[in-house]
Amino acid sequence: MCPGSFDPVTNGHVDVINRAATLYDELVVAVLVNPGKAGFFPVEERMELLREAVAHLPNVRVDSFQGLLVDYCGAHEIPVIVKGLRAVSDFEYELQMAQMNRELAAIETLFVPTAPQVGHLSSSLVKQIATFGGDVSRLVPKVVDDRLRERAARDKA
Ligand SMILES: O=C(O)c1ccc2[nH]nc(Br)c2c1
Repeated sequence: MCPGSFDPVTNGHVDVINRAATLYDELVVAVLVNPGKAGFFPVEERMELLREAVAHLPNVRVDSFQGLLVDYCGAHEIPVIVKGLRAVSDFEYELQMAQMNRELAAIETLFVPTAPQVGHLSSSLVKQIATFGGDVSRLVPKVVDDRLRERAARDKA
């Protein structure tokens, strides 16, 4: 599985998902539900945007989960977590999570180094740029760019 907030999905996420999808028969991209944090897009909308962004990948499905990642993996018989690494700064936290998930439930983590062209991307940065009217069309799937533009127009009205 490929977990994340995906609020919204970026081309960096799509890069990791594309590559992970070539390694496994099936890949679940799962949106983490954080009841304590509303997020920019509702979870259902994040999943809708993700489904559109990965529609070209027949062995990928989108889901959501709440609580421990290892519990979701256990319930769905998923043996591997795939995480993208954009920079050294991602590694410390991801290593800790990977070690904990292996200790908790023998779930292994595969790290995919993102392509350099998308290593600078993050959902939060994309949202900031879009909120201030910047062009993020080269940073996110078209469906996300369109939705961000609609949102900005609505918020301006
Ligand atoms: O967009 C983010 O916040 C975010 C975080 C962590 C990440 N690891 N790999 C990727 Br692509 C990635 C993206």
